[in-house]
This record gives sequence, C-alpha cells and structure tokens, in this order.
Amino acid sequence: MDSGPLMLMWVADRGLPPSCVALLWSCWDCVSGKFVNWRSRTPPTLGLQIYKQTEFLSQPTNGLSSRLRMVLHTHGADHRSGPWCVEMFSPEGELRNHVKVVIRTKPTSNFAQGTIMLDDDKKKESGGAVNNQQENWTFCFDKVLNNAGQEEVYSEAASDIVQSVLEGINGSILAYGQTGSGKTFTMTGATENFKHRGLIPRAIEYIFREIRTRAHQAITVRVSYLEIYNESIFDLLSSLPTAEESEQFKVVEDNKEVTHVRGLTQQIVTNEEEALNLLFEGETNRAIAAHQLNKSSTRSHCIFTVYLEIRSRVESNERILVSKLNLVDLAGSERLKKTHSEGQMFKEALYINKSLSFLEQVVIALAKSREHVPYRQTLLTNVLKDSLGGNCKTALVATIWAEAAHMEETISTLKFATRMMKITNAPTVNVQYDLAMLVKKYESDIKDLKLELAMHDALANRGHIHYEPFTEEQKFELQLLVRKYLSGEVEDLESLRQVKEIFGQFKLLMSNFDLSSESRKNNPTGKPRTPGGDALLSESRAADDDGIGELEGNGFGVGLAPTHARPLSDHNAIKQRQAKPIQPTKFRPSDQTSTSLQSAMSKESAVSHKELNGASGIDTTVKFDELVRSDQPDKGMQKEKKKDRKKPVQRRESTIPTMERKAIESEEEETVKEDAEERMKVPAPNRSVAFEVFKKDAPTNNTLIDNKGKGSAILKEKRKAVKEFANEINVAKRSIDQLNEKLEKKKQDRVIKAEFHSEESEIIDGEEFELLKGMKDMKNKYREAFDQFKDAKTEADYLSKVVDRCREKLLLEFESWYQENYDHSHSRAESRANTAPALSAAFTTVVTSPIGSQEDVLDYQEKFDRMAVERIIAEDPEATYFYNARKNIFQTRMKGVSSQGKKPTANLPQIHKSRKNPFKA
Ligand SMILES: Nc1ncnc2c1ncn2[C@@H]1O[C@H](COP(=O)(O)OP(=O)(O)OP(=O)(O)O)[C@@H](O)[C@H]1O
Repeated sequence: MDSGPLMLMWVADRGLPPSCVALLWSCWDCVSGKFVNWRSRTPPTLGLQIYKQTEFLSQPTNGLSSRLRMVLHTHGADHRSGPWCVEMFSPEGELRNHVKVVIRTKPTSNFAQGTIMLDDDKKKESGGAVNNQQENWTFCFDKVLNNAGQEEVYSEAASDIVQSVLEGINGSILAYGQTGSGKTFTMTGATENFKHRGLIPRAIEYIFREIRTRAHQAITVRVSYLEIYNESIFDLLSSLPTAEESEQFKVVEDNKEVTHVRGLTQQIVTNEEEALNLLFEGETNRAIAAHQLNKSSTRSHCIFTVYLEIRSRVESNERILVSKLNLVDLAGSERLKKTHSEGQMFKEALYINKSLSFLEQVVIALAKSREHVPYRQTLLTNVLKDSLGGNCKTALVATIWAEAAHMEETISTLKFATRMMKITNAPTVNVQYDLAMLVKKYESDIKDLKLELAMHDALANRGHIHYEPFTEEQKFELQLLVRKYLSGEVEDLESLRQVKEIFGQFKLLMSNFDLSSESRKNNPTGKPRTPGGDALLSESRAADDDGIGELEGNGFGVGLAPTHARPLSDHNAIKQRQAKPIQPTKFRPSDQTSTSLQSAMSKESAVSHKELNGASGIDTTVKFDELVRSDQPDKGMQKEKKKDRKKPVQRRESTIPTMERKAIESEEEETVKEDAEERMKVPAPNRSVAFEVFKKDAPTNNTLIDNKGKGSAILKEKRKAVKEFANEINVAKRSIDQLNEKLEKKKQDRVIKAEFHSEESEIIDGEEFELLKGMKDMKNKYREAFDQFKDAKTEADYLSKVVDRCREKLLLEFESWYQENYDHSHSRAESRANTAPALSAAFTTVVTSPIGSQEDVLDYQEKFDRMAVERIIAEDPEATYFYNARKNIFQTRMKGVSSQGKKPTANLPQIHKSRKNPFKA
C-alpha cells in the first residue's frame, strides 16, 4: 500500500449496529489505497465530513447515535498529522452499506504462481498481463479466501446477513464466476457430505437454531426455489418444471419496492429438515445439461429464498417483521467461444451471456448512481431488483479458477466483483402491521384511555361524565341546564362534550322559537286555522289557543293539530271518539276537596299561612312557596300540562239532524258560559291555602311523601357511601403518588449506578420489585373504589331526581287546577299574551290611560309596569319611542314563550321576570 498501514479505531459506537464494522471497511478505499481519494469516490448519497480531532470536538454531537465516528491514525506517505476524525452519515440519517465482496479460489494443484499474488492481509488480488494490453491488475476486496473451507466462507460472506434477516432486514447472497469455479459448491455444497454443505444449508441451520432460542417470538418460515432458464421462470418446488408452466409466473413489485414472483410456490417449513428436503427436491428438478467444460454444469440461474415473518409473543403482536433471504447461484460466466457450444447449448449460452451482461450493466448503473437502471432487460435483473441496490444487505461470492488457462475469466470476474463493491444499499427493517390485530389493539387502548379519563374526571371532581351517546333522559337534563345557564344560575359546564350537546339543545329551542314566531306572523290571532267545517270543534279550538300541533312533513306549514283536537269529518271518526273517549290525565279534586276548600276559604282570614304550614306537618308535606322556588317546569312538563288542560269534547253522532245538533251545541255553549260566569263570581282563594287543600287528595303528593320518606333514608345512605368511596379514592391516589415518587427515585439511582459500574440498568432489586407490586395493588384498589363510587353516585343522583320530579309534577297539577277554577286574572293575561294585537292594546292602555281609571282590572305586576312607564316618560318624553320599541321586543318574547306551550300565567316567576326586563332601563 502506498500510504502505509492504517489503524482504525472506534471512539464512539453509541447505538451503532454491528453492520458498522462493514461500513468501516467501506470507508477505506481499496482501489486507490489512499485516504485522500476517498471523498471523490464517495457516492453522492453518502455524506462525508472530515475534521481534525480538535475541530471535531467543537462540532455539535447531536445525532451521534445515528452516525459513525472514528479516529483515523495515519502514518507514512501522506505526511498528514493525525489523529483525524471522520464522521460519516447518509442524508437520510441512516448508515449505508456497500455490497460485501468475497473472492473464493477453487483449490487446484495448478495455481498460477507468479501470475496471481495474494496480499498478506488477504484482501488483495493481483493479476498479470492479459492479451498484452495491461501488465498489472490490482484488486482489493473485503476478503480473498484461498483454499478456504465451507465454514470460513459462511462466516465471512453470509453470517452477518443471515443474522440481519432474523432482525427483519432483507439479505441477498450471490455466487458469481466462470463455469466450474465452484458456485454451486459454495451455495449448496456437496450434498453427500455434511462437512461440505454450502451456504444455503448453513443459513437454514442457523435460522432454525435461532428460532429455537427465541421463545418470545413466533417466527413463520417459508421457502421458494426458482430457476431462470432461457429467460423463463420455473418453480423448482412444484413437480418437474415444464415450458407451459413458466408462462404463469410474473415478476411484480409491491409498494415498498420489494419484488415478488407471482405464482411461485412458497412452502411453510417448521424445521430444518423440511427446509433441506425442499432444497434437495429443487436440486433434483434443476435443469442439468452436459457441457464440455463440466459434465454436470448448470446452465441456469437459481434462487432459493427463505421468507420470515416475525411476531412478538410478549409485546403487541400486530407488528410483524417481514424479511427474506435470497440465495442466488448464477449460471457460469464463461465466454461463448470457449464453451464450443452448439445447438441447444449455444442457445443456452446466449441467454446466459445476455442476462449476465445486463446484470453487469445494472451493477455499473447502480455503482455510478445513474437515474436509469436497466432492470427490466432480463428476468434475472428484474427478479434481483431489490437484492442489488435496495434496502437489503448484499454479499457477492466471486469464485475464480486460479489457473493460468482461466486468467481471462478470472480478470473478468474480479472486474465484476470490483464494480459490485461500489454499490451501496441502505438496509432497513421491514415492519408490517396486521390490520385485524391493530384494530383489536386500538379498541383495548380506547377502553384503557376511557378508564383513565374517568379516573382523572373523578380526581378533578368533575362528576360523572359519560362517554357514551346521551340518552333521552340525559338530553332532558341538559335542556334544563341550558335554561339555568341562560338565566345565569349556572356558570360552568362540565365537559366539552356536554357543551356540544347543550348547543344541540339550544339549537332545538331556537328552532322551536323561530317556528312559533313565524306561525304567529302568519296567524296573528293566534288561533289555529281549521280546515274542516265542524263548528263545534272550531269553537273548542278558539277556546283553546294551543291549536298548533306537530310539524306536517318538511318545511313550515300550519301544522297538524293534536289528535284529540282534529276535526271529525265522518261518522266513523265520531264513533271512534265515542267508543274511546280521551281520558284526562290531570288530577281533579273530588267534591270532597271542593267542600274542604270552601270551608278553608271561609276561614281564610282566621287561619294564617304560617299556621296552615304548621298544621300540615313540615317533614312530610310540601309547601307551595317551596315548590315555586324549585326548578321551573320544563318544556316537556308544560306540554303535558297543556295537553291536560284540554277538555275532552263529547260529541254526538253526526247522524243527528243539523237543526237538532245546532240546538244542542248552543245549549252546551250556554252551559259553558254559565259555568264560567259562576266561577267568576267565586272569589279566588289564597294560593297557599288552596295548595294545602289541593295536595291533601293529590296522588302525586302521596308519591312525593313516599319518596321523601323511604327515599330519603336510602338517599342518605347512598350519599354517605359516595363520600366514603371518594375518600378511598383519594387515599389510594395519594398512595399511588407516593409510590410513584419512590419508584422514580429508584429508577434514577439505578441509572446512575449503571453509568458508574457499567451494569445493566434494567435489573431491579427486591425493594423496587416490592414497590412495583405495591403500585399494582394500589391501582387495583383505586379502580375498585372508583367503580363503587360511580355506582353509588349514579344511584344517589337518581333518587334525588325522583323527588324533584314529583315536586314539579305536583306543582303543575296544582297550577292547572287553580287557573281553571279560580285564577280569572290569569285567564285574561293568558289570552292577551297569546293574541298579539290584544297585548299591544293592553300595553297602549297602560301607557296612555290615567292611573286610577283601570285600577280595578290591573293586577300587581301591571300596576308596577305602569308606574315604571310613567317614571320613564316623566324623565324624558322622548323615551316613549324607546319604550314602544322595548314593548315590541317584549311582545316577541311573549309569543316565543307562548309558542313553547307556556302560557304567561302558567309560570309566574318566569313571566314576571320577562315582563320586568323591558322597563329595566
Ligand atoms: N472450493 C472447492 N473445494 C472443493 N471442491 C470444489 C471447490 N469448488 C469447486 N469444487 C468442485 O468443482 C466442481 C465444479 O464445481 P461447481 O459445480 O460448484 O461449479 P459451478 O461454478 O457451479 O459450475 P456451473 O457454472 O457449471 O454451475 C465440483 O465437482 C466441485 O466439487
């Protein structure tokens, strides 16, 4: 060597794979033998930076783990002062490999001594003069094996690659050389002698030996064996190859640029023996032809492939490492004229020469990193596409017959081998994912995460958050929450998901509101339009201003009236009604109740509200004021109430003569009027007194008492349990935190200790083991307590809701009953609210009429409103316009409230509030 001996020394190998050793040698330019030429000979895809040691130290060390760093001591001819640092990396951040080339000489007693010289380090091969053109040839390879045994060839050329295949990296080993130089001997070996078995049996042996030691992995092995003869593919594992059969094979490439032969048999093998059987079976099927140079010379290219699928048995097994090992025995590379082939033999030789010369073209293109690589020119190069310049590790065993007579072939083989050395590959681990397993894994992950989330919610006191779709009950609760939120009673919402649903409910409310506004606009009287001519029903509807029922189909229409309010257009319908009269769901006090009420009213002045409350018993009864203060009745309840208020109309058969029917109708009208007048005469009792009397006979009150009595004991118990479980959760959480802290400390100690004593940092001591065990137990405890907490809380929430619902129901029943019988002022306000012009007129009266003239018809709220208006006008007469504008807003609001089935008087607190707003300024 011109530049003298070089000493290469690793200074950092953090995270570097064993393949770096090979890369190290690739850094050494074998052809020139000089370090200085290296940069210019480096393929453009390979980055190279050279620094002096001192410069290097100032370089950022980021990413060292993916880089190769070495110190190069130089001595001798190039006079450079060392040490030098060389940092080598590929732009992709991965280490690249050149094709490993090993030269194997066939043992001969006629070795060309003096013509062929082997260097001492056995990496160099020199040739003498050839055809008087060039006198000296010097080649440098990864290894030159002279008279080497099969074991040595395996360890030099194949062991590293076979090992990588078991890590998920594709590998290829090719045997190239002239006919009879020992390619088949190298790849398959002597089948009759175990000691002389070749690379393929040794690779199979190693793979299955490794599999036996890897209990933590499930490895599936498949093999295929193909032959390329005269540009046709034959499957050596499917009986004897025929010409017809060769048509069915096609070379394809998958999305990861891995080539496959479609139609080729891939047989699963479970042990070494099965694999070897297939190898030998293929061997017997192989095309053998007589040849001048070698009696059993093979005239085809053969590729034995081992496919591996590696799954972990301990970790998630949806991740699969997939790799293949191509073991290629190429056909002889002798020259045509030397073979003296004729006929069929000549044709064979032509094909072989063609494929080998294209193989050489491909190698040259890859070595020079040309854009176009002529893979598709022959089947051989097409099949080997991913084995030459792809993501696999490749080795070439070039066999030479080192006799003077074969000098020309030897030089040719060595030239090819040198070109192969210049090809670089980027070995990568091939990972695939089993989709079905992946879905399973994600499902289990989601389950775990939900549990984790629920724990966090509980710890953050965020209550019980569900991650399942909302039930109707939950939606209803959220609707109540929206109302509370809008009225400012609630400020914070619990979760984003809840907010989303709340917006949904809000949208629903708004669309109902818009719909009813539109409906009012189209029908300002607020009365439903009756399509039929049933006078009786029209009357009934006129009295009941809630005529608009469900939506009719898509878009907006007048709507369908509720079933019981629809016109009866034929005889059958009337019959139906009579057969099945609509039952009022509302509780109506009995005669006895009315009597007690009468007597209570007569004593009204004598019995104070307070006394009545006291007499009724605080623990088991419900006070009217208390109920009014509780949650406002929801929309659903309102609707129910609205429905209850509608009286069933008893109709006669339509067969009754018209005259007679009209008489009956007018008689009924009269009765209704009289009833109403009668009721008007009766003074309205105090609401609190009326409520006390009403609830005595109300079944809902009995249910409420029942729920409050028995239910409260259970509720108390449940709340106690909730508290206890919450405490348990907190205790467990604290313990988990403490254990976590201790474990973290132990881990840090372990890492520090490992750094000092270069011990294995993964080994834990007894104490840490106990801590881990404790942690596991504590987590189980935590989960258990959390589940119990969740159940108890759900039950407690449910019980308290039952009582609330009873309260609301009782109040609604009372309101309905009271209004119907005594609340005349409400009836007036009700009709005003539902009839926009009437309402407007009422307000105009309030604004313009002098105080006192209407004193007798104004209720307390109306009086208050009028005073407010007068004050505003007194301060600034211009405010009249402002007031009128606000009044319009108020009217719109009233319409909205009314359209949702709320009659203004049905819900006193709410209505009062909304009536106050326009005058707030
Ligand atoms: N290294 C070796 N040690 C012992 N015998 C060898 C060696 N190399 C080759 N031989 C012998 O040489 C003969 C030819 O070898 P082989 O069949 O392997 O050549 P080949 O290159 O495969 O030829 P072809 O191209 O025709 O297939 C065989 O009998 C084989 O046993």
